[in-house]
Amino acid sequence: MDTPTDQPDETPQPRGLWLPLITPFRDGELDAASLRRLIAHYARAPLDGLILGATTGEGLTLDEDELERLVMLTADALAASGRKLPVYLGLSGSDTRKLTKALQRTAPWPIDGLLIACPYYTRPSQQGMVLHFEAAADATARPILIYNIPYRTGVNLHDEAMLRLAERANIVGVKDCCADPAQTAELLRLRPPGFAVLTGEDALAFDALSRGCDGAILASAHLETEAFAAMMHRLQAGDRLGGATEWQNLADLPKLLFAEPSPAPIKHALWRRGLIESPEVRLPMTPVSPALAAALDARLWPGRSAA
Ligand SMILES: O=C(O)C1=N[C@H](C(=O)O)C[C@H](O)C1
Repeated sequence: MDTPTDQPDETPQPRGLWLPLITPFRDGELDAASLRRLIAHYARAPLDGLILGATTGEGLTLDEDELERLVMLTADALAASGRKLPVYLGLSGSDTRKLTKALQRTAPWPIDGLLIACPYYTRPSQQGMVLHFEAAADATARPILIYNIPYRTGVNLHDEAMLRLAERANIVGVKDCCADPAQTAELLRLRPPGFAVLTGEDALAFDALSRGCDGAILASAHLETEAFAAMMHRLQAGDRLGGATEWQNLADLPKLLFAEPSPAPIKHALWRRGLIESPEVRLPMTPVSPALAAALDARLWPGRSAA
């Protein structure tokens, strides 16, 4: 393999509140105007990073040209905003060879790191997954966040394998959606210094941050971003009661936003807020039901009757 040209000056450690940005579509195409509006909006928000093309970004429906365009448009819009925000790209696959080639193609792209899910559907062994992530780590010099989400991939990367991978210099952390608090607690106890554990479980964000996770990657933070950041900052400052108070006003939001397959509910809310031109999602995702649309509108504008 050629020496990667994407060597970062320093490896930024992912910490804090990160937004897995939706990808706006209009009439089936990537909607550049809405993307620029979203970036300008979130560049003013108390976020610590952005993730493109992840689950919420419908990354599996984007072809390579679209992924590159998404990255370029985001970099331009961020530069125009004057905000320096790290940007990671979601790039996953169940064929290690294809994934490593895809990673090599991203070398010239303006991204700061990659979010890579466990290989899905084929249910490989722990050893197979270690080899998969090691091959990915060899294919890019950029930081990699492992995305462990058994309920989507069908396979759980256990702590032992995770800790082996944490020895690699550019495997910098995990987006933890393992849904097992004991597994997360053990990982937090045993992880080496500098290996970040960020929760990706919106409904459990308060508990995970209370237990010492370094941050959160939350699709729900498309809405009430300030309140999600305030909750996290209070908890990280040791103010559990203050964090709990913030959480009480937020806890219903993940329930609504994940009541039907994500990201349709988030896109509906952003569309109703005027941030994107269209709530459309790509098949096999489908738009929100009229009942959920009404419930979301009621949450966004309490006391107002449906338009
Ligand atoms: O976009 C993501 O990546 C996220 N994934 C989680 C999921 O797959 O359900 C949820 C998280 O809020 C964002």
